[in-house]
Amino acid sequence: MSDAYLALETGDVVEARARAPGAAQGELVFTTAYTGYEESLTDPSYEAQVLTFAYPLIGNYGVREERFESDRVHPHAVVAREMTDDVAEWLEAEGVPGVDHVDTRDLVTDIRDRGAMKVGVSAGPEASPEEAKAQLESCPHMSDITDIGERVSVDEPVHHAGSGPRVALVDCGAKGSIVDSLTARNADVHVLPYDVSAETVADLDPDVLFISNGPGDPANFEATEALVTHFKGDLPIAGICLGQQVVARAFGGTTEKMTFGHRGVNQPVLDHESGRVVMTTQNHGYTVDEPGDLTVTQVNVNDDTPEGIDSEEYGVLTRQYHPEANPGPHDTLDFFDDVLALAEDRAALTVN
Ligand SMILES: NC(=O)CC[C@H](N)C(=O)O
Repeated sequence: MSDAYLALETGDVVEARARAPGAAQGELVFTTAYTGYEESLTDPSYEAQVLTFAYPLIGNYGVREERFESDRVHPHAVVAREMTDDVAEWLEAEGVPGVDHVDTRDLVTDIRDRGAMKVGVSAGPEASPEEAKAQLESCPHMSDITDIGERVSVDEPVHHAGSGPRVALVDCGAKGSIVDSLTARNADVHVLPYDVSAETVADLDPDVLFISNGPGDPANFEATEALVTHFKGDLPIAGICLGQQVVARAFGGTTEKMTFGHRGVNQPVLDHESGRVVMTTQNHGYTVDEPGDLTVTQVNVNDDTPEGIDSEEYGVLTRQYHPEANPGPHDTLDFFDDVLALAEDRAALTVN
């Protein structure tokens, strides 16, 4: 007998096995990453989503805090073909429902055909299809979750002192590896709330304004977009994932929802200038449509969507993928060197 149910927007109710009990709702998405479940589950960009792992066995090398990207699990529920006890116990301790014994091939095919959709989850001894359907019915559309920045950002600034360029890192749900990639290069990093005032940023006199990754629709980060608009032309600007989307919007560009997005660790990206293709880690459901006053320098080989959007004139470097990896390939870590070089140029300008 089943003790877990997933109610889908297709009208189907999928039966499953409860591994961590509870009821939840969210946007149903999948990742094809075959490793890195600890990093993915703690990536704040998965806030308000229900994450399905396409890879059939999740948890086979345990759960270690040193691999976490933040201090909690962000997906509102987790779906797998087979989940180990380590992962199930971790999810239960976090109060996040987890289910397995799902034919994830079918589920992923549904998501690919129909696009990311809402899902209601009911798992545990009290679970019922009715509870799953009620969760589905009250689930908001991702673009209507306007407090998403507040859910994941720091409340107060956090300073990681360093001897290198000063980075104002606007935390829209930043992965820990972005901070680590900057501090490993001696940057002086100020992690700031997503809605920090331009005055607070100006008082820090940063060398670069860096907009992090984050969950949900970039259109719901109006305060962050306004900050970029305020500093464009005066400060170098960098962005990762949601950061690229927010920066493009601030430069007059547009963003749109993708059908099912890119989530995995082997997304091929072509750099127009070098002609090189690199493998990248990705996790996004929105994309830049028009880049405004910026230039698309890199594209996804699979679907031609923008992966790098830059401007020499304005000193802008942004990436739709995750150069910090974790999980995934390290092919694009040099992005952080490029951003800090841009910041150092600014420091030189200030001195003159
Ligand atoms: N990882 C991210 O920053 C994701 C960006 C945005 N929430 C999207 O889904 O497109």
